[in-house]
Amino acid sequence: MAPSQNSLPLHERVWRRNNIKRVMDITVLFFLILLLIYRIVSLNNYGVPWLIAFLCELWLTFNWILVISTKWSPAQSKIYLDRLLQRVPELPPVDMFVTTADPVLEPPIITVNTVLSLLAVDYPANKLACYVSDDGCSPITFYSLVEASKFAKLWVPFCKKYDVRVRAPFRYFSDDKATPNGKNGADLSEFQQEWKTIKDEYEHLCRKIENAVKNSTPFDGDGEFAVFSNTERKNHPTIIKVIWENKEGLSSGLPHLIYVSREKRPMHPHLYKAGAMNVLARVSGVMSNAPYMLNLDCDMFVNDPKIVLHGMCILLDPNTQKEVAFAQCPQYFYDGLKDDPFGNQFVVLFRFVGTGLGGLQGPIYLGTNCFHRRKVIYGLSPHDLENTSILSEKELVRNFGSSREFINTVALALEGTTYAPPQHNLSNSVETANQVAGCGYEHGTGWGSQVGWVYGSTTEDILTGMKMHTRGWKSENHMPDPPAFMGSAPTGGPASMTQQKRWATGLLEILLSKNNPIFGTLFR
Ligand SMILES: O=c1ccn([C@@H]2O[C@H](COP(=O)(O)OP(=O)(O)O[C@H]3O[C@H](CO)[C@@H](O)[C@H](O)[C@H]3O)[C@@H](O)[C@H]2O)c(=O)[nH]1
Ligand SMILES: [Mn+2]
Repeated sequence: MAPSQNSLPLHERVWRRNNIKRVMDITVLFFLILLLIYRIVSLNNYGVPWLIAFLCELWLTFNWILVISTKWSPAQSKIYLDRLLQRVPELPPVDMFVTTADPVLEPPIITVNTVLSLLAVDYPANKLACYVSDDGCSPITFYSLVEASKFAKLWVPFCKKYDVRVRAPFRYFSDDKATPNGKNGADLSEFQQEWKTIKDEYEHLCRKIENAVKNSTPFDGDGEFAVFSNTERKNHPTIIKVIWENKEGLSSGLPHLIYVSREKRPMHPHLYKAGAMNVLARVSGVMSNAPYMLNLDCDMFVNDPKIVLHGMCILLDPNTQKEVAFAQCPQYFYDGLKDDPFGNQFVVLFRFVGTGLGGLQGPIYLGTNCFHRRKVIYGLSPHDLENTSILSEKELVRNFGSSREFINTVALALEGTTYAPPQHNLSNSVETANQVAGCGYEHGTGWGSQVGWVYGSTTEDILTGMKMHTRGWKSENHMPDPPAFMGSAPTGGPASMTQQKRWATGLLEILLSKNNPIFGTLFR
């Protein structure tokens, strides 16, 4: 009997044929082993340098065995978008997070493009909220977002009308051809006229932001920007601003846009990106409490406007809802150097090791381009789904902190019965949001250990994903073509060495900690 339409999966893991690669990899292993045997047999003739060479090659061989076992059965997910649209009449809310930390190293126009590409995704706008965390506490970033939200009122309808694929305007307009994306019967001259208007508007936006950057302090004590006066980057109260609220709840409108700069004080460790993500989780919890989250670094943008629907195919699939914690898309980079001399594109890491892990428990969490379930971020394991006993009030407070309003939203998220708090005005929750974004809020709670992004490594993403895997969750590797997200990578040698050093340090911190994956596997 043919399976009924409703039991067909929304996504599947598809294994890649890999026989030739396997033969090649095993051949290399065979030669490595021969080399080791040769070294041992003739060790007596050569002495210490020979021994050192032997030890190095032994390490290489060990590494090679790890690499081939990782890449043995590569897989990626295949999604069925039409089934999702047919079967899920009411799409769930999704909270989208962008992190930025430094308006000089990460120019506001780049963050603005990331945000614009998110505001314009093909998904009901009343189900989306975009939160920007600014660890730089920069009035220029805030100003840029305010201006961007005005531009978005033109940009988003334009993208949707003409089915624009790349919805980050700097990339879209870098191709100077005003050609519509073959959308049925679009009137060419009307399109060209609109294209020209929007391009002019975008250039106007860029100029405004450039001017703001040049006159670095134009905002002191002035209206909306008054809160930024007398602030220092690492010493300031929480600043949360609802830049745009989709008050009418229009599915064709613009998603909510919220600026968040968490409190920082000199004596309080701010815990870098993991700290910022945990604040975003709480602030979004009290404001929109969507059961799903998408997070992007400010240097990545959406390259496929259907990607949120893709993410939902994976996370809403009834067959794997109790297994899959997150859906990770690889990082691809634009404007790379020819032939990638410094390896900045990370082809091996994202495309080979990533797909290899995709055939095992699932890819690691890469810190960006990833869809999460809120309840998993809140520490739930697959086993807890069976176990219906709800955490007591006391346990909730111990893990999640003392804000009653926030705890209520946590209880809803953990139950998974209600998607979001009842329709309310976002501005009403700003006060509570301020409270949960305070730098003392996490003191004595489970944040950073039992719940949220995990502290203790500069590669907080790997650690957080690994903790989910240790709890028994799987993850899915999603690699649509064209790529779902694109970003910028360091282009030079020194910059990429700094990045590699940071990653190596982070991984070593994990290896030497109690969160080490070997312990995780043995004593889970
Ligand atoms: O105190 C901080 C430091 C960084 N960030 C943000 O974190 C993101 C990543 O930082 P970046 O300096 O760009 O690091 P990369 O090495 O490029 O990032 C890779 O490595 C990180 C650590 O493993 C992951 O978090 C990232 O997602 C991954 O893209 C950026 O959006 C930053 O704005 C903060 O919000 N607060
Ligand atoms: Mn980066």
